[in-house]
Amino acid sequence: MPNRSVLPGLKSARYQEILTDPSYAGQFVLMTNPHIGNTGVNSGDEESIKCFLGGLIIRNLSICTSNWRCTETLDEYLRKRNIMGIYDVDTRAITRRLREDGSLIGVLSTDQSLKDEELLEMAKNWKIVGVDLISDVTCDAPYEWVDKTGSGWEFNDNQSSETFHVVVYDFGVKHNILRRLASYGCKITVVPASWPASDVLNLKPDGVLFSNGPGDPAAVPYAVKTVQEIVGKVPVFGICMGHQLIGQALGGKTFKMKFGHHGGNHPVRDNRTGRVDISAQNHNYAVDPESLPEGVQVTHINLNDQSCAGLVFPKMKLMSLQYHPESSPGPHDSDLAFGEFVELMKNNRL
Ligand SMILES: NC(=O)CC[C@H](N)C(=O)O
Repeated sequence: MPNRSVLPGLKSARYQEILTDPSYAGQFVLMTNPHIGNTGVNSGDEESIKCFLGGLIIRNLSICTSNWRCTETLDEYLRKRNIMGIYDVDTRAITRRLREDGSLIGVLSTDQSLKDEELLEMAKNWKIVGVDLISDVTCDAPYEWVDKTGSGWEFNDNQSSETFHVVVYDFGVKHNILRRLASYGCKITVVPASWPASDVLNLKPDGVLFSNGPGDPAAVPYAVKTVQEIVGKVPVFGICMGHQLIGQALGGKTFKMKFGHHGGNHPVRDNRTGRVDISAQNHNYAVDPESLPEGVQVTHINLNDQSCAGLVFPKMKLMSLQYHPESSPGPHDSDLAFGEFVELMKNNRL
C-alpha cells in the first residue's frame, strides 16, 4: 500500500519518542542526523500506544545496537508495527529542498507496478489542510493515568504537596505530558477528543489540559467548541494543538507555517521575565497573535522567527504554549510550565 504524507524536515533528536508522538500522524519524518538506530528501541520510551507517523526517512540505519535499555532494533520495531522506513536516502539534499520550499507532500510505496506519474498524481491529490487527524489518534474511552516520571529520571524536586484533579483532553496526548502532571502531584483523568464539555465540568476538575495533537486546528470545529465551553470556567493549559485550539476558541486565527518548527533546539523567550528556554517543538500551524481579543497576552516568542509561542489570559485563568514543555525528547528547560499550571489551579482554589 502506498503511503502519502507531508515531509517536515527534522533536526536530529531521539527517534523513538518521535515515532510514537501522535502529533506526527499523517506525516513522514526526515532525520537530518545521518546515523539512526544505534540505541535501538525500548518499552520505557514510548510516547503513546502506537506509531502514528506515515514513515521514517533516514540516511544510515545503524547495523548494530548498543544501549543497556535496548530490547529491539529499530528495523524490527517498525516492521512489527507496519510503519514504512527508508534508508540510504540523500537526506541532506531533501533537507535543502525542504529549507527552500517548506513542508512538501511525499509518497513512499513498495508497489513496484506503480509508475512515477501515478505516484506524482497521488501526491498531488493528497491534503493535510482541513483534515481531522485527531479522531484517528484519540483514546476510545476515558481512563485514569497514575505513572510519574521514574525516580531515576526525575530532575525537579519543587513539586506541590497538594493534589489537583486535571482532566486531559486527548487530541493525541504524549505520555510524558501525563507523567509530568503526575509528578507535579496531579490526579489525572484522560478523556477522548469528542467528550462533552458538560461531562468534564461535572467532574469538577481543578483544571483542564488540552493536549498536543496532529493536523489542522481549523479542521476540528467540535474541539474548538469544547474548548470554548470550558475556557473561563476552570483553569486551563493548552499545549501545541491545545494552544492552537485555544487561539481559535478565543476568536483568533491559525495559519499553516511555511516550514513549521521541529526538533529539540528552538530558543523561546518568556517576555515576562526575559528568560530564554531551549525548547522541543513539533508544529506546522501557528496562532496569529494579531487576531486575538484584548486581554490576551503573548507571553512567549520563538526567537528564530518571532512567532507566537505562548499565551496567557488572566481573566480566563488560561495559559498555553505552542511547544512541548514535557520534551521527551528535548531539553527540560520549560518543565516549569507545569508548575505554573499547578499555581494557576492553586490560586483558583483560594
Ligand atoms: N505537536 C502538536 O500538537 C502539533 C500541533 C499541530 N497539529 C501542528 O502541526 O501545528
